[in-house]
Formats: sequence, structure tokens, C-alpha cells
Amino acid sequence: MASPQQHDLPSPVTTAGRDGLDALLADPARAVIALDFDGTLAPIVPDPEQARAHPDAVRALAALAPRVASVAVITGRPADVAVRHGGFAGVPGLEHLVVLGHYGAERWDAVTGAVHAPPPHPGVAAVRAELPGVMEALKPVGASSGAWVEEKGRAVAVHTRRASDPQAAFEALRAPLTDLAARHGLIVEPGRFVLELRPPGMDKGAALTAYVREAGAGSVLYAGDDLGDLPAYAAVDKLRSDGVPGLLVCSGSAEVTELADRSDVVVDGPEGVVGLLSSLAHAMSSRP
Ligand SMILES: O=P(O)(O)OC[C@H]1O[C@H](O[C@H]2O[C@H](CO)[C@@H](O)[C@H](O)[C@H]2O)[C@H](O)[C@@H](O)[C@@H]1O
Repeated sequence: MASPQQHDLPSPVTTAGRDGLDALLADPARAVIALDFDGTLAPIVPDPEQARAHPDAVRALAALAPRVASVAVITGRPADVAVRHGGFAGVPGLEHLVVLGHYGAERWDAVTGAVHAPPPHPGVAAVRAELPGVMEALKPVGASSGAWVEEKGRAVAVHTRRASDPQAAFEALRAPLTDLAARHGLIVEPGRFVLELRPPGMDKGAALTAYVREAGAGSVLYAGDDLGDLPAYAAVDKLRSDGVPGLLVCSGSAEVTELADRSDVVVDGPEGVVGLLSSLAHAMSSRP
């Protein structure tokens, strides 16, 4: 597994991944590097408010960003929250960083420091109002015991990581929350012991594809750890078939296995992601 100090690049396990890495290294100035936040740049912790980028993440991103076309963070978090928890603002080297929040519905640009977002979906307020009653009604069967609600502005997320049985609580809540979301025109986004009720119409795949097109990228790297990253994986597959080579990186964990099976490279969590970013920056700086 890679560590932040290592400079050895990993060997992708697929031909498409090897082509992607070769393209990234051959022409870094046309490469887009896109990464998820929680579980990829930031270690998973029990309280989302306490999550912070890996201590070496900003340094690694700042070393890489001036060598590539652009770097973007694509996250389920509100964009300003990811910027704050990531420590991404005002960093030399990250002057052009973009954070696409709420699965791409929001955009923060380091150049302006401003967040652009669409009007709020009315279903979120309705779900917010009904959610306490739905969770209270599930208490007699123990389903919502220890579950709690994260207020996200444009969405609400029900977390079960701190429940006595996180997986049982997750499974018991899934159907009622899906029903609640559907009644108000929202969807449920499942993640690592979290069920997020959010507006439809945007996902990380659409966000990544639009961003790669906007950048006129000749290659792309995407790194993620969770189910919400799968649309971005599908987008990289599609970009590859359209002639844009790509590298799929999984920030590996015992909690989610779906991404590892579809990745070109699996690293050991955020520590491994930071190591990979550092290795890429080193390799790009060593080339003529
Ligand atoms: O797209 P991401 O950047 O991966 O964000 C997805 C969700 O991440 C957060 O929850 C996850 O991280 C928490 C802090 O480590 C952890 O406690 C939780 O169990 C994880 O699911 C965030 O709180 C959610 O709002 C995001 O949807």
C-alpha cells in the first residue's frame, strides 16, 4: 500500500487503467484530477463535523495542481463545508481548485471564493418537517435507536454509524426513508452508514463529465470510496469509450467493496490516496 512519503507509482490492474496512467503522465497539462472528500481525502470519523482532510492531503494536492489542467473535489457535502473541513481556501498552488458540492449541484471556485447553487428543492423542507415523526414511529422496533440527522441545507442525511448495530439500523431505516423521500420528490443516496434524502437530477457522474468537458481534458483520474462515487466511475468508463483515457482509484476500506472490484488501483484509504497524489506529482516533476 502507498504511503504519503513513497514515490513509487502503483501498477493499474487493467489495460484501461494502464492507458489512463500513461496518458496522465504523458501530458499532465491536459489531465483532470477529481477526488471525493469523505473516506478519500478525509479519514472516516464518527462525527461528520469532526472530519478533516488527511494532514498531508492539502500539501499533496498543492504539489500536483500546478502540473495538471485542474483539480476538483466532488462531494456529497455542501461545497462550503468541504472547503472548510478540507482547508482548501487560500492555499498556494490551489488557486484554481474547484469543489463541486451536493453531488455537483453546488460549485465553489477558489478563484472567486464564491459558491454557486440552484434554488433549494421544496421537498427538502417537507422531508425535514416529517423526518422526526418517521424516526419516532420506528423507535418501538429499535430501528432508529442511535440514528441521528445531519442537516445539510439542500438535503438531510440520517446517520447510523453511532447506532448500537449500525448495519441493522441502516437496513431498517432504508425503506421508510425511501418512501418519505419519494413522497416529496427526493431520492435516497445510500452511503457509509448514512442515508441521504436529496434532490434528484444530479450525481457525481454528471458532475465529473461536465467538468472534464469544460476543462477540455485529455485524461482523467477519479478517486472515491463509496457508493455515491459509482456514477463517477461509470462516467470515466464512458469517457474512456469516447477516447479520453482514465484511471479509477479506490480508497479502500472494509466497509465498501463495490468500488474495489471496479477500480484500476486500490490504495489504503486516505493515507494511500495522499501517497498516490504525491507519487504522481513527483513523477510529473521528474519528466522533461
Ligand atoms: O461524497 P463524500 O465526500 O464522500 O460525502 C458523503 C457523505 O460523507 C459524510 O458521511 C461520511 O463521513 C462521516 C465523517 O467521516 C462519517 O461519520 C459517515 O459515517 C460517513 O457516511 C457526510 O456526513 C455526509 O453528509 C455525506 O453525504
